[in-house]
Amino acid sequence: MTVQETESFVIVKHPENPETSVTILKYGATVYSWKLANKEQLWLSDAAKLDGSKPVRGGIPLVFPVFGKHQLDTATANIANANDVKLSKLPQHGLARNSTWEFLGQTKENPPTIQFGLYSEIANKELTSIWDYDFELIYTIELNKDSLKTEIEVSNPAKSDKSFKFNWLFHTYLRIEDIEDTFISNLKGVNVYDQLLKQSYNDVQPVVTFHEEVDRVYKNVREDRDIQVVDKGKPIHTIKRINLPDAVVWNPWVNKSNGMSDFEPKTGFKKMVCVEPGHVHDFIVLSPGSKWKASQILSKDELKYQVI
Ligand SMILES: O=P(O)(O)OC[C@H]1O[C@H](O)[C@H](O)[C@@H](O)[C@@H]1O
Repeated sequence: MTVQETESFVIVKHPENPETSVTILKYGATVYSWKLANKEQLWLSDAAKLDGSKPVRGGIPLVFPVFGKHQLDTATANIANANDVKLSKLPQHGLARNSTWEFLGQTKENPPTIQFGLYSEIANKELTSIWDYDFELIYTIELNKDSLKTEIEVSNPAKSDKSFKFNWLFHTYLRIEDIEDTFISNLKGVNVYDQLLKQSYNDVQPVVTFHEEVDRVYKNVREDRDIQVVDKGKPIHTIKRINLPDAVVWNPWVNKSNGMSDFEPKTGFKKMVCVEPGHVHDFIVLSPGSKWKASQILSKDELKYQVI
């Protein structure tokens, strides 16, 4: 059987190679394993909680409606609009990764494709009482022989004049061999916001390398730039983005990993890098009756230097 559903997760196997599979936890609709010919492509912490007690540390957590923690400008906090006040009360990365999604079933035989849905009525009650907008998320996962496509559609079904604004991000944890032998290509010349330095600048480096914690938002990356994770000269992951202008690059390194109780082993930062396609440098505004759609495609392409 291509698709198997249990109480807490769904597993999809490729009909032509059952060792190519994707496994999704209903909590957060979090893809926590993606195997190509039995080789795991994603990083998952040994201490990740898969019981719905907290967001999954690893795989592909979904970030909506806010990336990070939304800060109100203290000077203007008392005149901030309702949208900003509500976003600022949500926990880091919003409510999608801490809600149990509905499995909607298989929508295509080959490539096997399945969908999950999350709506205001079924999302985490504690969080929808804060961010009380009407929303609908339809998440589509397509397992190809040599790639994984994840697509999101966000709708505002409200009848009244209740627009909302949001960020979206696929928080993809990629598995690598050794962070110090790894670089990321095709981000040269992009304007970046460094979350550690709290500064924006133009990244002039030909590739991104890792020798300490890195936490950067690459903004407005041209859609035709394929971001590649390269290990000792070989591309091991290629990330394509559709309608997702930004890409966060994150590795927590030693201190930050030590501070995360669900990050194990503590040396795990050597085996992972997050490349996170999203729309986070500003917000998308969705008026009643409108929709927004975006996707990421993970694959293993040939090495392609588009800019050095
Ligand atoms: O610990 P979490 O809430 O899952 O966030 C993990 C990380 O997510 C993103 O990559 C942010 O850029 C980082 O600043 C953050 O540390």
